[in-house]
Amino acid sequence: MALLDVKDLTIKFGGLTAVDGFEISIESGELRGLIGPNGAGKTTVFNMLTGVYLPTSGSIVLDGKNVVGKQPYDIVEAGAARTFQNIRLFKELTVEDNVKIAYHKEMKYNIVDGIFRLPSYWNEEKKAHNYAMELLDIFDMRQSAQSLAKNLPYGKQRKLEIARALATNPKILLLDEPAAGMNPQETKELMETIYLIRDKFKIAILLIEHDMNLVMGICEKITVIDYGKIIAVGNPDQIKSNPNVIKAYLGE
Ligand SMILES: Nc1ncnc2c1ncn2[C@@H]1O[C@H](COP(=O)(O)OP(=O)(O)OP(=O)(O)O)[C@@H](O)[C@H]1O
Repeated sequence: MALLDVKDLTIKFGGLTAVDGFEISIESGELRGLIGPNGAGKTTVFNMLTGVYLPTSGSIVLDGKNVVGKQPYDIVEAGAARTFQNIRLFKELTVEDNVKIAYHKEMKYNIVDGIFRLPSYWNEEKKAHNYAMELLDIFDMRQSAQSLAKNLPYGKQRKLEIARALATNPKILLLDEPAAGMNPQETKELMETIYLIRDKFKIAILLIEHDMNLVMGICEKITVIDYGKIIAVGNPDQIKSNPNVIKAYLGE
């Protein structure tokens, strides 16, 4: 069974059908792209997959469980983590604390242990610290652990957002335009980071991205939507030469 199996996903906002009959099936370890012109419905798909929007109809099965109607935190619990088009970090907190906050669902102390700083609290805190530092090592950010998130350069803020999503221990990572605003060097590093995540964590990645070099360079399979509907599914070569895709992008 696929890790994520989406069928006939549709959402209407008043008279507008923003996403119409969307489907996707993603296996563990797969690196999948979701592309389409501006306003095609890509972020709306992410918002339905992560419980931000309730679909009008359709099913979303994540790791064998139907998650339609679940709240965003339940969906994180079920194994889907995401990043946003506009970076969302706790800017006044340190890099380490940003990661530790996301790790809290793994922490096993209760409120009394916390208030009285009992040994179980310190054990869990130490575990969270070690885990955060391991993650930051993977992203080559250990040296920035005590910097405030707001003081990081843009490319590193993006990396931190991904590290934070990974701290929730997901089975699938949804990345919404991770290369937006990055310079070519930062984009190149991001590609390496995405490969690294897939190989090290063995999770699936679904990526929305406008940077075609990035999508075509790293995704094995790509789904293309336009006006809320799927117009093509295939490998990068098939997508590049698909007449419907060319037409959608050139706006003919
Ligand atoms: N909450 C909402 N209420 C009404 N319309 C919405 C809502 N959210 C999205 N839409 C509409 O749904 C359509 C798809 O928007 P969406 O943001 O998903 O596109 P996108 O493919 O992610 O675009 P971009 O590449 O520009 O980010 C747009 O017409 C948008 O205006």
